Amino acid sequence: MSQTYLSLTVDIAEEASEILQDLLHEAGALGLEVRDHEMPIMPGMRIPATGESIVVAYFEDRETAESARDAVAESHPKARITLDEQPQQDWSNEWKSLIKSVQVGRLWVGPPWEAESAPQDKVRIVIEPKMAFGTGDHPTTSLCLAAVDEFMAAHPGASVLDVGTGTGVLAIAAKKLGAGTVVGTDNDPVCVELARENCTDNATPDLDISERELTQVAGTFDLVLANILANTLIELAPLIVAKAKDRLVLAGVLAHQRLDVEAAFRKLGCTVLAGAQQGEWVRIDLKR
Ligand SMILES: C[S@@+](CC[C@H](N)C(=O)[O-])C[C@H]1O[C@@H](n2cnc3c(N)ncnc32)[C@H](O)[C@@H]1O
Repeated sequence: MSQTYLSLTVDIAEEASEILQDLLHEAGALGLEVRDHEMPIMPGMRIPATGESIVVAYFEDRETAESARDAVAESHPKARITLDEQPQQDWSNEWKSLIKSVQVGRLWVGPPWEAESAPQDKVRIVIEPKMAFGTGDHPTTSLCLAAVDEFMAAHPGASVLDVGTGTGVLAIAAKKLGAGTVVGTDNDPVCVELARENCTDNATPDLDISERELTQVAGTFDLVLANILANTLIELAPLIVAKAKDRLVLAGVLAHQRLDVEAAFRKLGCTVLAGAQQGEWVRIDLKR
């Protein structure tokens, strides 16, 4: 393991903070710290200027941190960005404290070091935070977990397809809540490898996780989940709908993108159901 870690500190307008956090997650940050005006002022900690937040992202290697810095500079040209190298000694505890377990319906999802304290009456999914998205605590993931919980309660044995599986968290949740066939796909080979590891670690080894494109996935599914970004959902809409028998659950969509995504799926014959929202993130539920 490296003797140092990298911290990327970004001073940014408050309203852009959430989008920046997602960009940093996507760029491979292992943990994030957000300082805004609602948090208590800690001695020695620099506080954000009026109307701004400070987002600190932690990285294990310089190459990933530098490409994240370049991506932030390109998409947020007014942000002030500092990249620092820090000694490693406090690293594990510092970033570990940023990963939170969540409870959604019958599910508990969290990191290994919190598993002991998971409530006994919950279905437990343990995800070691690595380079794939989906530790459970992001609003888009927890919105989908709630939909999986609800759908599986009403449709035991249902088949499930999870497009953009990341850590595999939604696929694992579906299986643990009684799904029949579960297939997960991701176009990132690192995610596929990690999702397979997570399936083994969570005693759901029979999940079919691969890098296959949707055209290569056989059959149709009672529930199709896709927590990807809005533009990708629109692009993949015909392929996603073709795989659905009954229900589709889409996430990764910001409130202002909802109508465009809904329109793309309506055009393909889907009916929009109630859905859900957490902060700026919406979940779109559809019936085929
Ligand atoms: C926001 S993460 C969701 C992870 C997990 N399903 C969750 O809900 O937490 C989106 C995932 O979609 C994958 N992805 C992005 N574009 C994709 C595409 N065109 N086909 C398949 N997977 C894609 C990314 O690699 C990433 O793992």
